[in-house]
Amino acid sequence: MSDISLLRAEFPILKQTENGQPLVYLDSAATTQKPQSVIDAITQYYTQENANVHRGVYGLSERATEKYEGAREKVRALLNAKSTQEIIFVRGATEAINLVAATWARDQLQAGDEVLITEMEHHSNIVPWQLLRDQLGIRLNVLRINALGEVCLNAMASMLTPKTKLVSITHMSNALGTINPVKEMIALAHGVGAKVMVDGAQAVAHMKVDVQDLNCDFYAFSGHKTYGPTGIGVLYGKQSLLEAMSPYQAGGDMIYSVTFEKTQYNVLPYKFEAGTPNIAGAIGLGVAVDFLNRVGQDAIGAYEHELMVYATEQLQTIDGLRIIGQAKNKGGVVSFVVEGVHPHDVATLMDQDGIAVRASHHCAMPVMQHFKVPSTIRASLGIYNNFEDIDRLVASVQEAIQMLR
Ligand SMILES: Cc1ncc(COP(=O)(O)O)c(CN[C@@H](CS)C(=O)O)c1O
Repeated sequence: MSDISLLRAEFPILKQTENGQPLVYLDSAATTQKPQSVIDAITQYYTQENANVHRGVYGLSERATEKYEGAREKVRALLNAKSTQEIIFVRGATEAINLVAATWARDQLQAGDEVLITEMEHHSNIVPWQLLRDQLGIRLNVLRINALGEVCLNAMASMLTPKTKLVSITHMSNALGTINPVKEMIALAHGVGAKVMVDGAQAVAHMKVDVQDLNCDFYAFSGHKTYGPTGIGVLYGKQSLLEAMSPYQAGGDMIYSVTFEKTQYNVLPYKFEAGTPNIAGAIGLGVAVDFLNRVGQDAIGAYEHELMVYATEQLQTIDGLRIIGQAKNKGGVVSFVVEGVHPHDVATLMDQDGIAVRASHHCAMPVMQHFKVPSTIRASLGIYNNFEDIDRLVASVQEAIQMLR
């Protein structure tokens, strides 16, 4: 692992204080902080390279297009996709999932067909399928989690039927930290002929993702959770599926020719990228991919795992504190509740100590219902966190509890 103190120095925001205390940022699952290289790339685009892409026959536009498409190639390589035609730029994981629901699912599903999700899904991988259930009459089946926050492959196998047409699963839970055995889950789903969408929002910044090795049909992630800017994300899709899918949005750039009688759509990936894209965001994401490649996704995940284990051990010494989510295979997320005090009150007091954690249902309300809690306090890790951050977290939790009890 690269020298963490040198890596921290790449993140300007970490130099500031919060309520007079050095900031301890422990909400990377919500959004990661940005390295100076990403910030500089966006500034450089707007100060030296700004022009619309794919349209201009002048140097500025050609350079902007080269940067934009260069970012797409970086994402292709990061995911080990076969072709850049399989890499669609969207706003984030939410839009990626909605794009599949609005195109592939609407094209392919009919009343009585089944979609399988898990109980640990983020709302962005629950509500799109509920909308289709209510509109198309499909069945939405839910693979339950156990007391540790894990799914069971045997239970999944028993829920798959010839009517299961889509399995949509998170690679890593944002609320629990559970890392799912997605490769095995994909193989099970393919065994009954179902396609698989993987929500990788919480995975790409923490582990190497190889979409060909996983053999997933779709894979989604958000740039802002991978040290990139907000407003840019990626949908990977197998080219054969994308070719057959109806367009998602209509307008400029997604067309080849338009008459009032008929429109011929553009080739991939542009068929799914209507209108002026988030050019600066894509360029920023490309530089974030450079950062991930320099540090190493698996190295980041291994380091965060060490911090997570240390944080769990330290937090568990606190009377009345219960860790929510104790999967054997777990990423850098520690969710917990404390008997007799509300998560929001604890997190609010922790902010006074300069500690930034999330207290919420984390857009995973079914997970909260499963564990019978209204919300949790969640500390989620990034490459810039260190053991001192964890010590300050634990001390602040202890102090907050004493004040509240
Ligand atoms: C597993 C998972 N799937 C989808 C999303 C949505 O990502 P967007 O970039 O907002 O589109 C998220 C975002 N989870 C944030 C906001 S609720 C969190 O604090 O955990 C996620 O964690």
